[in-house]
Amino acid sequence: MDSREANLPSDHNIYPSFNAATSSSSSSFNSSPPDFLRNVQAAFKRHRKMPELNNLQPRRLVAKRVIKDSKTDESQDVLVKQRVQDSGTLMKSMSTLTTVNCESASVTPPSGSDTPTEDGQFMSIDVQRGQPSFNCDCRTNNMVDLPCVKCRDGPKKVQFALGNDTRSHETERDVNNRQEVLTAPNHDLNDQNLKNQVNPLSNFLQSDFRNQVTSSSVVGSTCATTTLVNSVNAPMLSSTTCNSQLPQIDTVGPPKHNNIIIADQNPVKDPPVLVDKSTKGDPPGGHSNMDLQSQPLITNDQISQVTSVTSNSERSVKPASKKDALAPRKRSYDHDQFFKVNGKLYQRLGKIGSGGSSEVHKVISQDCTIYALKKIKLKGRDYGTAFGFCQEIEYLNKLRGKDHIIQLIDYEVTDKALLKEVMSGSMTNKDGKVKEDGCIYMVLEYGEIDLAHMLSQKWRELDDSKSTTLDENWLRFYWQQILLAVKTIHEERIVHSDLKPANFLLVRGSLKLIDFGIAKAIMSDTTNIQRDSQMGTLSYMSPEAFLCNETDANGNIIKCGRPSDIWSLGCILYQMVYGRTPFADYTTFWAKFKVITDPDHEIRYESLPNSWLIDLMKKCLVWDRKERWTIPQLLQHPFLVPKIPHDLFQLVADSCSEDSDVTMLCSRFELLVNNSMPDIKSVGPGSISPDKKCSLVDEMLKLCYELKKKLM
Ligand SMILES: Nc1ncnc2c1ncn2[C@@H]1O[C@H](COP(=O)(O)OP(=O)(O)OP(=O)(O)O)[C@@H](O)[C@H]1O
Repeated sequence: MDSREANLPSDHNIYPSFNAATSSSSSSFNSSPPDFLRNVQAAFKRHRKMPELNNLQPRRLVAKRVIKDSKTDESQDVLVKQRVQDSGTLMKSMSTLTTVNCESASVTPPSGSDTPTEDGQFMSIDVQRGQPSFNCDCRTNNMVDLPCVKCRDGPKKVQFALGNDTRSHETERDVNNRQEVLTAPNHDLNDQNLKNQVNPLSNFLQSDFRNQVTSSSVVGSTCATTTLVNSVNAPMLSSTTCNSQLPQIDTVGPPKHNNIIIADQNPVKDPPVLVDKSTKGDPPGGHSNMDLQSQPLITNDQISQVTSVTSNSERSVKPASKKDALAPRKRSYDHDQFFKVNGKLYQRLGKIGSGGSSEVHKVISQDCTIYALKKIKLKGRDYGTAFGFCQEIEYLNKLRGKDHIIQLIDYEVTDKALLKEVMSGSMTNKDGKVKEDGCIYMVLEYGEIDLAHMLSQKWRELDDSKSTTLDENWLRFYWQQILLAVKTIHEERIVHSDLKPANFLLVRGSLKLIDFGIAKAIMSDTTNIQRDSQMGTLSYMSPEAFLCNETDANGNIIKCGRPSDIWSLGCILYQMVYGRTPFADYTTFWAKFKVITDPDHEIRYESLPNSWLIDLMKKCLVWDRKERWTIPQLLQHPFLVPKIPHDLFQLVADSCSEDSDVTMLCSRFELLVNNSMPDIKSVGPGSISPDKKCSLVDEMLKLCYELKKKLM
């Protein structure tokens, strides 16, 4: 043997406490440090079944598995509180609440695994820390066989509530653990000792140590070790940091039930609830059996997503005394960190933006999906106005499943009376005021960037590259998507009324339309809508939007319809092409109003390499709304769908580049051909009169003849 090895202290010396503490199982721990660690880890991972009811259940601070067999799961160092429902339906309605407390505790950090336990279910554990005692609250839907074994020191209390009937009587068992002086952090060893030395039944009726108990909870019937949930305060501890003192032992009640529900509680939504043994019936926190069952299933991973936040946020509510600790904790969540929509929590990741009346936040759901959450505060508003806000929900509902429209995932209107009115489609109580805390929450598909930001980025890139024009294909791609989005709503008889680059969001590569705040449905007997006082964004507003509800020269009331959206599209396209809106030079409201409502005002179009682009803008920005093109026409415009390749004319023009007449003739010929295309497309070639066809051919021949002459 190497002399160095010879000089090494024996394992026994290094780990005297383990050896001392172990009796029956000491040999397995009489090993070198690495072996020891392996042993400890193996022991923690091992699913340890106890063969006898009255055997002590090993307590583990670190346990990967949930032990679920009732026969084996009786913690020997716990106080048990049991409610027994005395009816024949007892077993059906059984629920078990288990609380374990100890003065200091160790729990290994979450393993990250949310794999089911051996009984095929997930488990989770709620831990509250930073209090005089470590708290666990094991929740099961049926009898818990083994309470949470995260605690190792101090008194523990396990409560089994059988049934949710307050008539149930309860039995408390309290046992002092005589093995308190064990110093080894190995709980298996402790448990082994306890198993051998304590008969839980003999201690069943020993003294109550209610006062030593602090609120604690472990969620999950089978206590897996790694799960942590809802840690309230202290950082997670490793088992080695545990207080070595063994807790007093309270024996477990009749643990004959194997069916265990795990992780059926949202720990964020439902922080651990103290189960005070003095409490009769269901815990005041309201976690009845019913409650537990109604909780959405949440996996450990999901739970741990929000744990740290809860932990921080709940620091301030740390009970000051044991008495406080005994008080039931409120089922609440941190309103600064979370939004709750229809019972589901969304953790706030940051504010995205705010509109006139709303705030939009980036949030993450319990299943780790990123969403945008729009919150509209209705406080102090009358029902009439609030009704308008709610209509956005109505439109988004109508547009569910449609491409190019942002998807509404969930929503909640906190003022239920208002929601009822919206859903019934009538507003009977127009003057009523919305409740003080009235809000609308909308959970929406999340958009990465809006078109306004995309454009400014694009223009920055152009500035850097000293280029002056946008890439036409880029323009085509996004322009077409914009048209498709608006086509969708127009087909649904909805006029958006506030189309602007900021209301098109990029979602997984496609532009999607948002913000139906002032959208209006077109009544079936008209193609126009009557606008209320809300207006769109000035730079994109059509003349009729400014003059809405006024009377025109012929005495007709000016209304806004789909053409109004087309005008806004023209402004967007203009901005995409030139980097500014057509009326950007007019900065005040009145200057804009004057110039936009003036039918004689001529919009300036700087020349572009592709004249079709100018033509396209003009088709949208015709002052007379009746002459504006529709979405189907725009989708067939030669800029998007060139019929005769522009290059062909360019080729001819280039061959006589010194002759400006040739260039002009080519351009005229191209315009003539392509301008006829949308007509032919929209009405069909068969619908064009023979006269029109003849004059078209005549014109083409004339141009060809002139062009030929020039070229020769
Ligand atoms: N689903 C979403 N994903 C990402 N960001 C969004 C989403 N919805 C809205 N936003 C952002 O929040 C901002 C405000 O949202 P929205 O336009 O819906 O509110 P609003 O009160 O109607 O605003 P406005 O007064 O500008 O019309 C938007 O400009 C956009 O940047």
